[in-house]
Order: sequence, then C-alpha cells, then structure tokens
Amino acid sequence: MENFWQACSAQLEQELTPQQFSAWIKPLTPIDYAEGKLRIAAPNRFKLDWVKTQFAGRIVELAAQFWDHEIDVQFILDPRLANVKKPTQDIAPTVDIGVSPDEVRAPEEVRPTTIIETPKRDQSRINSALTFDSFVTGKANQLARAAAIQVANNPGVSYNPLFLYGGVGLGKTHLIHAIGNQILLDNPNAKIRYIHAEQYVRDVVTAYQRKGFDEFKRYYHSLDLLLIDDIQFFAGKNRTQEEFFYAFEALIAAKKQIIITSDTYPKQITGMDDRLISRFDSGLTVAIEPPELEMRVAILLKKAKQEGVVFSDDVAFFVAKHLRSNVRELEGALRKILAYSRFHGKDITIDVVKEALKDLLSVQNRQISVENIQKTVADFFNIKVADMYSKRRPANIARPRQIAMYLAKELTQKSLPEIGELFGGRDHTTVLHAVRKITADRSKNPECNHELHVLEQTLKG
Ligand SMILES: Nc1ncnc2c1ncn2[C@@H]1O[C@H](COP(=O)(O)OP(=O)(O)OP(=O)(O)O)[C@@H](O)[C@H]1O
Repeated sequence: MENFWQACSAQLEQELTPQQFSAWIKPLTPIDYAEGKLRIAAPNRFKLDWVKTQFAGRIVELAAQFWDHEIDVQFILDPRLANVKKPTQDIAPTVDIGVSPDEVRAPEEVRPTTIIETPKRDQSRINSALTFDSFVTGKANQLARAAAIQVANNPGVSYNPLFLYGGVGLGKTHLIHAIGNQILLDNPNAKIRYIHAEQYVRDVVTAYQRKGFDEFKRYYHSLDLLLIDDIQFFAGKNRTQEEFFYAFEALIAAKKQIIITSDTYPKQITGMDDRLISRFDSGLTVAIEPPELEMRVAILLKKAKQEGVVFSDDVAFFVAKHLRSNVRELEGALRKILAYSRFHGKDITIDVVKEALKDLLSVQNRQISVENIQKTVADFFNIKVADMYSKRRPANIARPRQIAMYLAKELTQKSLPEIGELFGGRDHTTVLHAVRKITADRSKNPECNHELHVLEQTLKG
C-alpha cells in the first residue's frame, strides 16, 4: 500500500498543478489495504468531496495499473487528521486584495459544498442551491468572488463589511448565499441570517407596532453573520436606518461579519444617512459587472448541463451574443429554449433558438441601436444628438461621443467601420481609440464605471 501511494502521488504530482497537488492530494493518507479494497482518508469533508468528484477516477485507474487488477478504492473521512497542524499554507490566494496572508486562511479555490439541512440552516434563510460551485466566474465578477471567498474563509476578519454592488440579475444574491453556505458548512452552529432589505423594513415596522425593539435588537445584534440584500430599499426609511445603524455598530464591534448588496455604490444611494454610507464604505466595496461574452457562454453551457441538456458551442454563442444584459435574462432564455424544443420535439439548433426567442430577440434588436445609444448618451450628458456626428471637439462633447462609441461596440453587433460611419463618417481607428480609452477609464475610475452602468441599464430597459 505504501509503495502504491508513493507511486500514485508521484504520478499525480506530475499531472496536476503544484497548487492542486498540495491542496488535494498531499493531505490524503492511505489507511489500509486488504482483499482488493484500499481505503484512503481525507482530513475534512471539503477535501473528501472534492477528491471524490475530481481525482477519484484517476486514483482508481492508477491503483488498477499498480496491482494489475480492479481495486475497490474507498475514500473516507478521517476526522483525527483534521486536528493535525499542517505546515504553513500551501495555496496562494487567488487574488491579492490587500490582506496580509497571516491574517487570513487562504481560499481553497472553489470548495465543493455538500449541503446538509439543519435547523440552523432553515433559520438562516440561506438557499442551499446558491454555492460557489454553481457560480460561474469571469472578468466581470472575479474580484467580487475572490473577496467573497476571503470573507467566507475568514468571517469578521478580512473585509467587514463586504459591500457588493451591481445591476439587476448579475449574481449579487447568489454570491452572498454562497458565502452563507460556506460559513454554515465550516461552522454549522453559526448564527446566520440572510434578509432582503424590504423584509428588514417590515421587521422594523412590526417591532415598532408591537413595541418589541428589545427583542429585535437582541436577535440582530447576536448574529454571527448578517447578509442584507438590496440595501437601497432603506432609502428614506429613517427608523429602519437608525435600527440598522445600531445593529451594524454592534456586529462590527463584536467582529461579526456583515455583507451588504446594493444596485449602486454607497455614495450613490440616495436618501441614506451619511453616517451609514460612510460605514458601508469602511470595509471592502466591490462591483459585479455585466458578464462578458465568454462568461455568458460559460453560464449557458453550465446551466444547460445542469438541466441535462447539451448545448452546442454555436448555439451558446448565438444566445450569448444576442442577450447581453444579465444572468437572469440568460436563465429565462434557456428555460424558453428548453420548453420550446421539448414541446416541438426538436433538437436545439440556432433556428430553433431564433424561433423560441423570437420576442426577446426582437425587443433586444429594437432597443439597442446606435441611434438609440447616441440619443440616450446625449440626453444623459445634456448635449445635442447632432454633436454625436459633428466634428466639434471640446471635451464636454468629445467624451460623451467616445462613451457612445464604446457603448455602440459593447451593445450592438456593428463593426468598428460601421460605427465610425454612424458617427459622422469617422475612421474606424477613431472608434477603436474611443473604445480603448473608455475601457481603461472604466477599470480605473468608479465614477466613470457608474455612469456607464446607468447608461447600460437605461439602454437595456
Ligand atoms: N456568475 C453566475 N453563475 C451562475 N449563475 C449566476 C451567476 N450570476 C447570476 N446567476 C444566476 O442568475 C440569477 C440572478 O442572480 P441574482 O439573483 O444573484 O442577481 P442579483 O444581482 O442579486 O439581482 P437583483 O439585484 O435583481 O436582486 C440567479 O438565478 C443566479 O443563480
């Protein structure tokens, strides 16, 4: 058995990345071998589940090669190993966002989640389907996901509060449930509560009517993790804001984790007390952007697979190219396609997709034309639509024009020369320059990013 394990480890070390090897294979221990049955132990449930789904097949193959016949390899949990202190962390954090490595437990890439229903889980209102495993990552959300993993691994330590913002249907709720799931898995006794801001407002009203603020406070101030979704709903609700302020102060002081989502970044939330806004911004604030093409394709392929359907790449690209606004819309489109193909007994081809999404595609095409972009951007910056085609170059006109060109490239199927033509016969290199400049500004400057968010949401209706 020892010889086998040495040979097997050496082989896997060659096949896997160093991170994978040290994260998943090194912690395994062969326990015993008898009558064609080999037992291998993992130190905790995450590693056990992950090894079973990702590496078991290969280990079984290597065992069969070594002993020259089929081996029954069983992977078991060895809780005694969980207490053995490992040397320093062997996995580098995925994204360095400014926390010292000593302070945090490194995120173990995506940790597989086996959800066990418990009373604590029910009380938490955490949706067990929304995990890191089922969350597709791309440029648009990688920073948010990395921050979420850091927080899930180190609640109350890394970023407190974690404030996630972005447009509708981009995965904010999914990501905060994923954090909740992970923390519950690590600590099934953690007192966690997910709540939508509207429900929190209703709870405040009920507490007010029943004169039950003491109980309200006792409950919220005693949580280990508070996840509050769509906090923009607190706007103008002064009593709710006051109660939330007390809860916020109590939880942060006790090093309990708070996670907040909103459709916009803290300073842009109107009708919110300044002292709350400054507190929202006191931890880490991260945006989730609309998914880029490749990510939309990956999401469609993954969700189709979850439904037991294989989408061809052509079909996935076609849908992803036409539906650009958010993941919820992609999910809706997928449901329509599946229903249509099942009902008509047809395979999923591009023609079938065109038919199934007829209404959705025609709305998209109608809504996002270059003319529409020019008008929306001109209105937004208070300039004339004619300035979009004119040769005038003062900054207050040149910049909105560049933004309109950028949006035309992002949101329509037009090529650079076609866009140039629609902007007063400009050369395609002018359009390219505008696209590059606005892309760079967007990544550096939150104000610019926010302006573009608002414009995109307006254009997408
Ligand atoms: N990256 C992703 N990978 C997989 N599924 C995703 C991803 N992003 C979003 N989704 C799915 O899209 C749907 C909408 O996401 P979610 O509800 O989290 O959006 P949201 O940003 O909270 O939107 P809203 O502001 O409208 O509440 C959910 O079903 C979610 O699981």
